[in-house]
Amino acid sequence: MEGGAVRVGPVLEETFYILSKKNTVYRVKLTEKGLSLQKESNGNTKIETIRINDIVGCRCMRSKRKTGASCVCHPSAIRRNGLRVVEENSGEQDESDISAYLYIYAYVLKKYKMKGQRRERMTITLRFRSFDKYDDNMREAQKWRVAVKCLMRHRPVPRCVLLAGETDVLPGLEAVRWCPASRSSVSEEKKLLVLLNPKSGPGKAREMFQQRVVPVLAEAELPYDLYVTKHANYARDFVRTKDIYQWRGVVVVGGDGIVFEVFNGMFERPDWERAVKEVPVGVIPCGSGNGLAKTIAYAMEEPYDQNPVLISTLNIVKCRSMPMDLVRVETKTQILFSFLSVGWGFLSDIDIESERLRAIGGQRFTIWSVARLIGLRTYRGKLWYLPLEGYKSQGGTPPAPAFLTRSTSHCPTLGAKGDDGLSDAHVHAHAALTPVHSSLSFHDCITPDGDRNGDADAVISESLSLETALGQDDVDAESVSEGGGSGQRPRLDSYYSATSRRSTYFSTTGSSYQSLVDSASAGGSGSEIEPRGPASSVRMYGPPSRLPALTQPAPPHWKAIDGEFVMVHASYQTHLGSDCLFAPNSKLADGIIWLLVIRAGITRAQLLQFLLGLSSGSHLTCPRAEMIPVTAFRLEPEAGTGHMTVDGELVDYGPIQAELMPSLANVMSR
Ligand SMILES: Nc1ncnc2c1ncn2[C@@H]1O[C@H](COP(=O)(O)OP(=O)(O)OP(=O)(O)O)[C@@H](O)[C@H]1O
Repeated sequence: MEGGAVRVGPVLEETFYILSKKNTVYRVKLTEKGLSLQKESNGNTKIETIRINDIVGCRCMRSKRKTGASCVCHPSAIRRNGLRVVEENSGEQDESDISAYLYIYAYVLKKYKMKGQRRERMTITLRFRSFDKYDDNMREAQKWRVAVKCLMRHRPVPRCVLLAGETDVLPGLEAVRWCPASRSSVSEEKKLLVLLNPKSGPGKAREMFQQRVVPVLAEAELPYDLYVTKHANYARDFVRTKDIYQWRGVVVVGGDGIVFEVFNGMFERPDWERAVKEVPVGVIPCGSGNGLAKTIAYAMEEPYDQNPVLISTLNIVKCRSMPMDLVRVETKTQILFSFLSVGWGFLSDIDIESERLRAIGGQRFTIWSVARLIGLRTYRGKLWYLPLEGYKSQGGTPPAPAFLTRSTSHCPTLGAKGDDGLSDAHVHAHAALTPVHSSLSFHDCITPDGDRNGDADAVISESLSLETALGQDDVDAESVSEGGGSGQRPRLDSYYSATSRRSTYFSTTGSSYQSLVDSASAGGSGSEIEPRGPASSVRMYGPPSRLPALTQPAPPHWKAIDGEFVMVHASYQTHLGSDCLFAPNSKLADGIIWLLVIRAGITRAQLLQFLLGLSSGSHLTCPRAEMIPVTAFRLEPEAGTGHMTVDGELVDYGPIQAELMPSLANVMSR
């Protein structure tokens, strides 16, 4: 590719020193795998690599001018003020400091004996001051920044980054010029569309987004347009009516109900084929179920339960997507596109009837499970299904769940849905949003680092600061020469300043980054979306069905079960909720509907065993629960009342049929 260069060895490398530790040298290499930090101290060598996939972004900054307030006589206050940084042209820069700072933000996987794995934020700060002119130092910083950004996106690093003195624009990436003349970051990429349901789950989606998601989007320099939904079907009609191609993807902040609206809004567009192909859907779990968010994290083998919002945010900032099956569902009155489940009986009853307890959050499912267990119901009807070719029923015992040991879910409760991921949310006063909202400044949204349990023996704990020496004022010449600096070169070697926890002073709280959104560019303010009236009928497009109409008999080669059921529940995702590993063998695009059938005759004790096993997937060992992989099915309840759900949403009680549409949608992933 023009301007590109495929590298086998390091893209960039540099030797650094630690000011506070005279005999410590860092050899830093940027490779296609990541940022390798080799620490050499008193004859010992340790290497730690921050994987390129764990890096979410990097930005160039400049020292902030000290204010009168910085003259506080307390030494730590002086140090803290001394480390503040701002955007280079913010007007607040300290012209007397010729250093350029590169901040690299990563979320690395840490293992703890007791707590298991979790992702933790790490900041690496490179301070470039080898040259005696600010522009030259900034050019060096920008060179590293461009290289990191290219590697993050799996794009070739432009040759100009490797050859000093040239200037260029990244091919196909953000137009990030690192030449002195034009070094400001200009993103020419599309923004994200964020649709946030303030009423989802316990109603904390706004705060959650503001506190947990916006900071990571800012680190990734991902601008967004935020729309807060005003009523049911707002998200659906928004996606149906707007020019959605102006956005790089739709991020849903809410529960599975809003995800359902977004997918169905896409299929209500005449250009649905382009929409589902070009606009991936991401989800930040703020609802009461959050089945899709958990399924995606599970597929990525990410430690979701420790921090559902962070893990899901990291799935959207990489701007990658993967295919996902959808299911076309037909009832007597409507056609729907489902991403999660179709249910009849026990689980659907719990889902719908527990709505009245919504105020208590995920616990509603537990309480209603007990109620339904006591007042156990059965339903008469007929089930037809088209078994997956090659699958042989194992006499009621399904294939052993392949991923049971990977589940980190805890489900002390009975519910099919549980964790809302909001338990440790803090409410910020500034979180109130207007319906059409812009990305906030970086300065506004970063929260201070929490206490982190870094490994004291690691090359880096949670943050690291780098500087390049000037060879004048505060440079420790001895440390430079001890560490291998030649002293004969046109510029001095770089060195790290600290690896201690104190370097969190370099964290982003003092930074300022503007990423403003022009709300007018969103193709309208979004406020003109009116609630759908009861008589409203919108045409559904999407791929046509290959099944006979519901009024026609089911195909003769389909299998049939005529009888009395406790439940029939189909899913195409591993998780129906964050604590419900319903179909452990499922994959996002495996072409399979996992149909779970429990017929009448199951005892309450067996059903209890089934419910208790849902969090780990061991419910499939329940002798009365039969999991059948199929590609299509039809249900026909006998007259009476009951609940039928599609993705947790109530649909007309009556005949329903579903067929798998392989890899029809795209979801955002790491
Ligand atoms: N502003 C709003 N006021 C009231 N209802 C809304 C609003 N915006 C969206 N809705 C409706 O709320 C329903 C539920 O939303 P959502 O899925 O986000 O949360 P949830 O039901 O708590 O989570 P889950 O679906 O995972 O159980 C959606 O189906 C949507 O139609």
